[in-house]
Amino acid sequence: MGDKLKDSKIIFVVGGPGSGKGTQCEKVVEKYGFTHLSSGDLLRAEVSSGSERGKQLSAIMQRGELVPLETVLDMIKEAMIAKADTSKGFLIDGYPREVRQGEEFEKKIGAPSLLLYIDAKAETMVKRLMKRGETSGRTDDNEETIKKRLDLYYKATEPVIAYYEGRGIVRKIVSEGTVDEVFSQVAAAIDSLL
Ligand SMILES: Nc1ncnc2c1ncn2[C@@H]1O[C@H](COP(=O)(O)OP(=O)(O)O)[C@@H](O)[C@H]1O
Ligand SMILES: [Mg+2]
Repeated sequence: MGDKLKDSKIIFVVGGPGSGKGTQCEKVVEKYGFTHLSSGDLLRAEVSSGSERGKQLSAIMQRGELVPLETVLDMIKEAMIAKADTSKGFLIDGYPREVRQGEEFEKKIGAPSLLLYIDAKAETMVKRLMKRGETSGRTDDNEETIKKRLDLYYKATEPVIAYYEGRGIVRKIVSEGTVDEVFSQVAAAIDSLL
């Protein structure tokens, strides 16, 4: 089964909390039909299932910390396998969040052909998250946790960009304009891959 995944096109979507990963992935799905898998959404589904594991994950996410690598990797792999037969390619949103997550993904699933680096200024991300927090109902869209998530992003996730830059597969997207202005950069990066 793993081999089937090996052949599929994999795009990592990496960026800070509130950088616009999810928003851009929705537009990519509309235009290209890729399968969008958000690590955060998969984790939140587990939390809302009320399972014991969900309770543990919820506590970690509320603190803005990383959940265990094996947990999130297994969830993504399961979701990819479930869609492997019909998928045109996978948009992996919110993973990897540290270099070793990238290394483990490549051992167990396959290598990405593109890494979309959704780059926004810290104050832009805070502003968007505080706004989202008014309606998202997410326990991690509050000032204290947002600060932790940003710190973690700069400490653990930005090194992921450098790691893949070494392979020449990173396309930096300036995520400061309107959604459509950002998406035109995303579409150009994907078109250059197809
Ligand atoms: N790859 C991952 N590794 C570990 N924890 C993760 C990962 N992806 C998401 N999480 C957990 O889920 C939370 C929300 O993730 P996500 O929905 O991707 O945030 P956002 O979309 O706001 O950047 C993270 O703060 C973290 O606690
Ligand atoms: Mg998201």
